[in-house]
Amino acid sequence: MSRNGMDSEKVRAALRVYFIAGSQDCLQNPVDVLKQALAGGITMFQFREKGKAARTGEQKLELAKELQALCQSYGVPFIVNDDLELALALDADGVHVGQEDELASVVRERMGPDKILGVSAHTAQEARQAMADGADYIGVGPIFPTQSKADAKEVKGPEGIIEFRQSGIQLPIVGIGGITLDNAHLVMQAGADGVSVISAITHATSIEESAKRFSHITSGNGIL
Ligand SMILES: C=C1C=NC(C(F)(F)F)=NC1=N
Ligand SMILES: [Mg+2]
Repeated sequence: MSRNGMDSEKVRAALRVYFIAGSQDCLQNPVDVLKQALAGGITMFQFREKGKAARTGEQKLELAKELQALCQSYGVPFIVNDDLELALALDADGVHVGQEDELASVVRERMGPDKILGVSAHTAQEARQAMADGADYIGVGPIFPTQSKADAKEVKGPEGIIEFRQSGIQLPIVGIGGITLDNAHLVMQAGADGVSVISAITHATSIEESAKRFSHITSGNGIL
């Protein structure tokens, strides 16, 4: 069932190197981090401001606007995590919600058909529900142990993605959780359309170089 609205091939291409970050993940100014990641070739960005040091209110809005402007200058989609009101206020390119966040069907209704809606899914059933709710992609993980999400669920391994594909889930899938330059190829070989990365980029010696290498790893045409 293909959804009218965002073309699924465009979504698959955008998922390839899906950088996720908030100020809590950055060792330097988040604006400089995103500049380097964009220069390195990330294909989509999710603004995920979370945790005790997260910015709120006006500060969060101002940072989001700066990061959104950077993405627009590169033609890279700017996605907001969880915060639907912020996404609507910014006219962001989309929203990502988990199972405990705003209902995906409500987010789709509020955003309209042409924005990108991502949903976290841990089972094939949740994936099918997300598709029915109008999701453009699902996030599956944690694929490997992660430091970036305090309440992560049990580690799935790349097999988690193989299982979704074997269950007949054809929706664009991005793997998330503990993905590094050393294991990203396993996620792609398991049938994901891309990898979501936080600390492997934000904590890299060279942010630009790390993004560039993820781009190279994920652009393979599947032939080793
Ligand atoms: C909890 C999350 C799970 N998956 C994703 C994404 F990679 F975008 F699909 N983003 C999140 N914030
Ligand atoms: Mg969430």
